[in-house]
Amino acid sequence: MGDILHWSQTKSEDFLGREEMKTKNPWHRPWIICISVFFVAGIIAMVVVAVVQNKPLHQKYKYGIVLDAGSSHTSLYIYQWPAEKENNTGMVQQKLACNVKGKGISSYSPEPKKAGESLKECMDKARDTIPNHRHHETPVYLGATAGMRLLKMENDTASEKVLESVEQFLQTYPFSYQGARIITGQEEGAFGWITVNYLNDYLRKASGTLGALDLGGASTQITFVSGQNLESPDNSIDFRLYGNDYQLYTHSFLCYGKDQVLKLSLANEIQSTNQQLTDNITLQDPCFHKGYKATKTFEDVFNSPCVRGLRLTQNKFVHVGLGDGEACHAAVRKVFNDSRCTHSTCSFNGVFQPPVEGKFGAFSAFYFVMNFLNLTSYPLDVAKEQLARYCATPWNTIIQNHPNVKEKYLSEYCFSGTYILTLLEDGYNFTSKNWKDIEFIKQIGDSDAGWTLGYMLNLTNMIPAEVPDTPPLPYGGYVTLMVLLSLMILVLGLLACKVFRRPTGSTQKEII
Ligand SMILES: O=c1[nH]cnc2c1ncn2[C@@H]1O[C@H](COP(=O)(O)OP(=O)(O)O)[C@@H](O)[C@H]1O
Ligand SMILES: [Ca+2]
Repeated sequence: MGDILHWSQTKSEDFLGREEMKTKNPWHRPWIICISVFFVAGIIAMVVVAVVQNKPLHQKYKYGIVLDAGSSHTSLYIYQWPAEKENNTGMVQQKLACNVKGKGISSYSPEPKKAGESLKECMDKARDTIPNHRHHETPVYLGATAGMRLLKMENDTASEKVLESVEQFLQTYPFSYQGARIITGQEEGAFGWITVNYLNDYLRKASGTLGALDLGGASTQITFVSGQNLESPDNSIDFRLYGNDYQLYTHSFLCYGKDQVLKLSLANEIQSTNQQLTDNITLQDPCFHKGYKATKTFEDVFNSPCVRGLRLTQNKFVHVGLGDGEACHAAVRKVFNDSRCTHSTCSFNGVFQPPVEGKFGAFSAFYFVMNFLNLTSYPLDVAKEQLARYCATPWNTIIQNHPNVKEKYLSEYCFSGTYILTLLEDGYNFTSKNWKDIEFIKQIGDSDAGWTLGYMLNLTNMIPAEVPDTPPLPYGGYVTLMVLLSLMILVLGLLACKVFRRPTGSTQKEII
């Protein structure tokens, strides 16, 4: 019996010991296991949901198309930006640039139908580049510049017909057509300024901005932030972008693009030859290389509203180069009229301009010409010397040295370079001191400098007046914080379990 009793006592002690162990070890309780599993699963789920929900959406882009219908040619640009980051600055990038073959749309005024068709190749490329499911929401804008401004001045109906032609053609594509119009010189200047400052990410930092110098074939624009009183309202534009106010000075000189100035300059020289303007007069031109000789018609020179004077028909003249840089500078200077300035300071032709301020980006033909002449990084005096040497190089040598450059461009670089230096120094009043503030640029990042990006950003409201609300933490920081906090909760939970278990056990014992 005693044994049995002893046995049963031992058994019951053993049983009580195991019961005590069960009480001490919470993992033996199914409900604690359940809670713990749910707790851990909940934390993992929370982290996973946070990561997945906030994961940057790769490859999901939106697109916009802008056609720059310039006086000499049309270019199509496709821009892209991450679909979920429309209002963040610096997000829009150029995806594709396509140069339309042939001349600018204004040259199609005798057969306007062809203006639209000329855009086919680049528009097809745009259709192939942009994913199909984005086509219907991709805006297409066409902006025409000085070539069309001149055509409108000459023949309003002809310019309307050309615009109708491109309008009808663009509407045959599956994109969201937003209009084709002639933009003003002010818009051209201001949107060029927005482009270069957006691409440099200067708009959110109130630290400084980049002035914009744009040289086209038929007009040129200068735009910069000026601290001076802007005496002429036509030259003043106010912007509020990302919470910063900007007062811009801008001016567009119609007829002062490099192709129109060449006509102006030739017309001046022709008229000052004092020869009877009949067939086969010879024009000796210091801005063309020695040995250059070409037969041109007077109409080539006088067929523009920029060139006042004789409207001569098919009569021809022989254009002969002299290759004299200094004489070329003197000839080019004559296209600027400095006599009448009714403001405190002027650039030229009586146009108000405060003194240039800050750094400038010079693009389009400023870049093409200065880059070809290899003059982008020299002081003004050195650039002048080098240009004079280039102008004095015989035409034969020039052709031999550049067999792959279009002869029309090649023959005009001496003139264009001289015009650029004269425009910047004598026109806009840059000096050898602030010459280094001009940077000749083609692109910023992968995007071309020009008015088109600024135009699209403005029309799609992608640059807000006020700073947009952004999450206080960057994505990486947010995820890290979530993980750390979750781990902390997990550890605290486990600790709490342990701490909670011990005192409860001893209290129970004390009560018993
Ligand atoms: O590679 C090049 N070398 C020299 N000039 C160029 C080159 N590419 C374009 N250009 C010139 O740049 C200018 C572009 O002007 P655009 O056609 O934009 O006229 P716009 O802005 O006055 O309407 C034209 O004078 C054109 O000849
Ligand atoms: Ca242009």
